Amino acid sequence: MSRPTAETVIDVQGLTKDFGAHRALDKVSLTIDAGENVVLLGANGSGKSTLLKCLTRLVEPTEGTIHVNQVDVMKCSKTELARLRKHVGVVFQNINLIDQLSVLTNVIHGSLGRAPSIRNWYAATASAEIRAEAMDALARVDLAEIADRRASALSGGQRQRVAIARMLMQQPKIVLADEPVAALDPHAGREVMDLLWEICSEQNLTLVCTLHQLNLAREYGGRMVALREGKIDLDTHMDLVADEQLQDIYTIQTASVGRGSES
Ligand SMILES: Nc1ncnc2c1ncn2[C@@H]1O[C@H](COP(=O)(O)OP(=O)(O)OP(=O)(O)O)[C@@H](O)[C@H]1O
Repeated sequence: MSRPTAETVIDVQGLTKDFGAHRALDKVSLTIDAGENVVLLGANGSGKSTLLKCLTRLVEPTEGTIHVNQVDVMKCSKTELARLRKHVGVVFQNINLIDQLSVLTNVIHGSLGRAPSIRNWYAATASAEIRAEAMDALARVDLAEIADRRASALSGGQRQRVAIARMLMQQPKIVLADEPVAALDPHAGREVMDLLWEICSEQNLTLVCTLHQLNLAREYGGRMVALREGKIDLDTHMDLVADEQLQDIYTIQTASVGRGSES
């Protein structure tokens, strides 16, 4: 069983999530240390997204304990949860940029959580400092030259890079990426993964990233954790995993993986 140490920033013990009669996570225990890059693998329906969402209670766990940055997530009030979520960067497959706004304004929105109130945030976003910080974030993802373009005019790869720049404005210590390249072509997908990995390494961010592309997982993964039917199937270093073992993670699961209704 995985046990926390002084370096641990994500500590999950005995996490179970039931959606009605369907058990999506079954007593998952997992610890992740500061600065670790973890690839989360598993067939459709194995529980990857549910696990990521449970970490900040976007999905309400049924049982178990979760500590993120030493915060006891299960005991958090709504306000404490909101504060926690502001410091956990998320990059999802469905990139929710505001299409009508410029690229720069979308990136500036990432700083929303850093202001004590909305009013302070509006004042802060007008500041030259925040705009310069957002331009730096855009430069980091090689998009500074299109800062004024409307988000609606971007390609899928560009949108995901803007989402990474926006996430950087949160100044997170932990980044949760749920299939960040699933909707992209192989070239754009690789660019986005390169950026995500480089940025997390240079800023010593802890990254947990779900991926379906085994070639990318192989390339980027240090530690890999595989889920099967809501349980941890493998937790090891990518170099220690044979190709057949990787393929096996995706062999058809016996249990039903149909989507029920939230209970
Ligand atoms: N809101 C929900 N209501 C009911 N069932 C759900 C809900 N969300 C997820 N599930 C079910 O929980 C199980 C785990 O789903 P989850 O999305 O975590 O899997 P996943 O490994 O991320 O899959 P994928 O690779 O397809 O994204 C699935 O059987 C899914 O149908």
